Amino acid sequence: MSQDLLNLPHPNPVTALEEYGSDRLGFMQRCTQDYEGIVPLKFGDEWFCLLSNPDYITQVLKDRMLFIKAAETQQLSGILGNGLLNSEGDFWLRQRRLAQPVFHQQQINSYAAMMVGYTQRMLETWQDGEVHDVHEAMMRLTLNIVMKTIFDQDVEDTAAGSIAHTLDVAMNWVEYQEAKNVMGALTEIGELRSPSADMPSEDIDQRLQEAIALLDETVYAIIQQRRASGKTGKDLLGMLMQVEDADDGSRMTDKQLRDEAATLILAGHETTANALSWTWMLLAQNPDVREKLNAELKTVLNGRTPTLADLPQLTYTNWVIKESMRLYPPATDVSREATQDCEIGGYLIPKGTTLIASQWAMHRNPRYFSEPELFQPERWANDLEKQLPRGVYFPFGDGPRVCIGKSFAVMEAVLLLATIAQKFQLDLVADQNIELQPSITLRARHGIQVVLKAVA
Ligand code: HEM
Repeated sequence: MSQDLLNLPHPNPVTALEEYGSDRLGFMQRCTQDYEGIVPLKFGDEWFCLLSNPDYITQVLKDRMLFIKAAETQQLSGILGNGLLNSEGDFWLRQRRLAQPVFHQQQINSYAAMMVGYTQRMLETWQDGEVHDVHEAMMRLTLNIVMKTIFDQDVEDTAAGSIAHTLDVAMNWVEYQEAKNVMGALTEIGELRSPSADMPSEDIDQRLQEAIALLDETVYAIIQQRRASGKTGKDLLGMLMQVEDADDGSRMTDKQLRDEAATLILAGHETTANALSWTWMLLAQNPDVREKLNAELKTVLNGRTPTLADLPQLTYTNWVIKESMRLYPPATDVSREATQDCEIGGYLIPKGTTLIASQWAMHRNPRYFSEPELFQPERWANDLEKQLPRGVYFPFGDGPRVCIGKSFAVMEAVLLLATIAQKFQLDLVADQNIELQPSITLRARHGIQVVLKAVA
């Protein structure tokens, strides 16, 4: 017989709320280490469960029917609509199958030269001694790459500006919703604190609507242009436009095309840009790792721009990216909601319970990683990933809803890192405040300022 979740040890609800409100990532990490298995957390009237056992994480991520995307993900539907990240059931499956060919390894391989080409174009504008916000630079570069992949076109500055603005507002909006929820829950239990000074203002809803309108304008303009041209094209947009419904032969509406495109634009560049931005920070903070990386690049490439064929030799470069995503996973957690009463680890999980798997906490768990706070790419030698229990390292999620862009992103990150590091060393501007902004993804709130040093 299954046991009651509430028999499990769990943190005091008031202190838990306070800690969660002030340091969400640290709180998840402490809970994961202090309580093994399932950690019931009460926020207001609702129970959440943080999963700290890798088997339970795998069980939940594998079963897309029993565990659907939780409200946390669904709140993105205002921005992303019913695109691949948010949709469910048979509709999701159909859309996933449609988009899959664009992400097949063979297809992805054909993007390698394009990725390096855009990077070289960026590097032509960089000069020794300049100060850049590397987060902003990586965002623009990965946006160029994803737009070329989806729409086979270069992004104009205005469109890039609109997309960046929408993302900034969306990040703040999600943070605001979280803060509001925590405050609401504290009020309910008579523990109201005054709102934090840096909490975004109330007009954030209005700003979000305006930002969504700007994104719509950009994406619909591209769809209209394509329809007007009478051409379909071999890019993702073209493929989606040609698909006919098996039952009634209808084509995808502009709204559905918009939702899929907006999802891929946003999910497909912000995450990789964050992975690279944190990598530059870590390399600057760990000169010994940077030296080893440069040594590999010299041996394998000797100043040449990397190609697809070089990827198998760029082992250390690959470990650098893996290790960077361990410490700073671009998605810090994934959550699901139980659609029925069920059992995990002998405990009854009531229908409607939200289950959270935190990459941030599992990736820093000393049970699985020695000296987990250190940046040590060589820990990935001897195929560590295969030796770890499934559910410990999952920057791209797992199961049927695993990131569709996983191979694309890894190839992109390795190629961009290898191309840039051969031309410039990026040193951190001293005394800057690099603050984590855990929102939809894990960003550096004020960017990361670096000084460029041309490699002789
Ligand atoms: C380092 C880069 C990336 C990271 C860390 C990342 C992470 C993730 C994670 C954790 C999920 C699963 C979310 C969940 O289970 O709730 C996901 C899903 C998704 N990602 Fe990525 N992602 C990255 C790059 C990309 C790229 C390059 C694309 C597309 C070009 C992309 C498109 C998507 C889409 C469409 C989904 C939803 C898939 C589905 O539910 O069928 N991602 N990503």
